[in-house]
Amino acid sequence: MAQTIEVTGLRKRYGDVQAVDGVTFSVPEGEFFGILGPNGAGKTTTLEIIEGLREADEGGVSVLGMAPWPRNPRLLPRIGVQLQATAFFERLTAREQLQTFASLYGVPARKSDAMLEKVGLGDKADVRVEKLSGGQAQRLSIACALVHDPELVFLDEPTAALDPQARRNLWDVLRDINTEGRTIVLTTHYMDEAELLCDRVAIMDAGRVLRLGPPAALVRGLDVPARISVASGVLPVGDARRLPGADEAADDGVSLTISTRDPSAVVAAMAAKDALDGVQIRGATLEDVFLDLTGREYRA
Ligand SMILES: Nc1ncnc2c1ncn2[C@@H]1O[C@H](COP(=O)(O)OP(=O)(O)OP(=O)(O)O)[C@@H](O)[C@H]1O
Repeated sequence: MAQTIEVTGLRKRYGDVQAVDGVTFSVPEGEFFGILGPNGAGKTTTLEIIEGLREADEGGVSVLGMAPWPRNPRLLPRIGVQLQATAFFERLTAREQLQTFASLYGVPARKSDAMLEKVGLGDKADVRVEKLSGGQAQRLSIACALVHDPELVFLDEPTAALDPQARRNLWDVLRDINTEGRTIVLTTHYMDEAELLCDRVAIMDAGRVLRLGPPAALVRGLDVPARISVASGVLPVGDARRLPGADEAADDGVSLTISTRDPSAVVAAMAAKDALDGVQIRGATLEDVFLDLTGREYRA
């Protein structure tokens, strides 16, 4: 499969800080690729090197078959970049802002309106950028990154600081962009976002990629018990502990929670006792993967 991005042995140091410490991965065409990690993991630095905004100390980068550094003008029309901190031209409306970006790429103005609709800002076209909410501003900055129809899109923490509803809306937009066949590289410190959106995720910490793969495969590779919870008092805790397959059980007065590595055996036994009132089953998540890899709780 054609590789849109190839990164090998990337290193970058700022003074005493080894921000990126030997990163290697590739991203095939059309993939939704995530770089996930806590603050300071090296995500933005890695992304900026791939985008051609920073020079690596060591390592190779190929983007659409070309070297992004020194700044490569042939790449610019083919990539869209949304940076973490968005700066807009002052006192322009959303439409004017986007048309200004479009004109830089020689894109006809009418395409801007279609793009505003696509990111759900059609009714905000005449609103000045400083009057947009955080979520609307994020969507406008994504529209600016997309208006010239790039085949490869970089998004640096696009949903940071958004409320849950705004994040969900933006996820829909990002899924659509990817479904159109564009390759997306996204950084995030939200585990749920990576799990929901990305075909594959590189988990980064302290400048290194700790694990890389489809979120579900990373989670399945863990030996972490599932947690089954039902309404409190449905079953005495002692009985719950003795269910076939149960490792541990506790009742906090709201829920009875049973840990197990054999959830189907436990659920079958509970069903036989008619004790499935309000049942919820939670498996491992990417947070458990991070904990397993680093021995620390994940703190975004
Ligand atoms: N321009 C810079 N000068 C000096 N140190 C920097 C610079 N940019 C980043 N760093 C340091 O390099 C490390 C990696 O930073 P980077 O921004 O790449 O991480 P990140 O994973 O994107 O974090 P965040 O989620 O907070 O954006 C951090 O320790 C940071 O303090």
